[in-house]
Amino acid sequence: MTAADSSVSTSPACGDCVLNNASNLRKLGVDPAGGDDFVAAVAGNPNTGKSTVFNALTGLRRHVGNWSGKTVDRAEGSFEYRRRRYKLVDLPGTYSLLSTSHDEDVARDFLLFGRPDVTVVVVDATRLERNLNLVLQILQITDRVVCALNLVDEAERNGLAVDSRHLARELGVPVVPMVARRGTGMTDLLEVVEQVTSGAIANGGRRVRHRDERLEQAVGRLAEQLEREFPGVANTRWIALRLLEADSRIERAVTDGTLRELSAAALAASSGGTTP
Ligand SMILES: Nc1nc2c(ncn2[C@@H]2O[C@H](COP(=O)(O)OP(=O)(O)OP(=O)(O)O)[C@@H](O)[C@H]2O)c(=O)[nH]1
Ligand SMILES: [Mg+2]
Repeated sequence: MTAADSSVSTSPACGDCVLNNASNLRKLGVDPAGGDDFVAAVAGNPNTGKSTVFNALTGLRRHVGNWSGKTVDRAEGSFEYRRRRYKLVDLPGTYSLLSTSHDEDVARDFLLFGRPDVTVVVVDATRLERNLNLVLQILQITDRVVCALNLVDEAERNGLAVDSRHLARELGVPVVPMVARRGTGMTDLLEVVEQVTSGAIANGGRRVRHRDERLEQAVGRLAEQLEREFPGVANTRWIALRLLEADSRIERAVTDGTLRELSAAALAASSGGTTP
């Protein structure tokens, strides 16, 4: 990994950001005009540097601080990279995708129902084991994932060196070492985000299979029913598992039309139509 990446400016928000030729990055802040080509979500455990990444790419000043739980709702901003426009969504920190608090619901609902084209999972290199739990859960619902291995400076200070290539092989998704506070790794992150959204990288995200054969069968049967009922919804196995656990938010999504809408949007997108 290189020293501080000088090609990405960490300048504060500005209304008239100029094109940064060196990095092909244009920070668009809050862009009411919209018209984004892709939606990218920033997810991860609390206090891993998600809002730092969000601010560096959008030029916005989302609150960043040295304690966890600062971000309790999602925020949206935009940027352009290599002439493609992205809406970036900064999500609250969450330890899991099992619904236990408002913050976690906000993050989970967006990942499940917001249909992001790519999810950047920001992980803390000093607490990898705990952080990977969420990465593996997110990989159950989407394989369009990029793992931003952040706080590498802290890890180094603690004598830890993470083999990011090995980690990428194990997870089946790209891993980008970063020191987001200094802007290090930001260009690499943008490059892989572009490759994942354009389909240049076909991810083979690691999926967990259940050892219990009866559970596998039950999940499989229910997932098939969900696929018939809601064609195009990508993460039916994960939804099936949550239904078997009597997860009330997911039960509601089945009955209140959320999954129906998701299905219609997915079908419209796959036939080249526009989605609402
Ligand atoms: N040393 C170091 N500190 C960092 C790095 N990235 C972010 N930070 C710091 O980590 C703290 C948390 O950063 P945030 O961006 O607010 O983290 P967050 O993931 O948005 O936090 P929540 O919204 O509470 O989940 C801040 O003090 C940042 O300046 C990094 O790469 N290295
Ligand atoms: Mg935050």
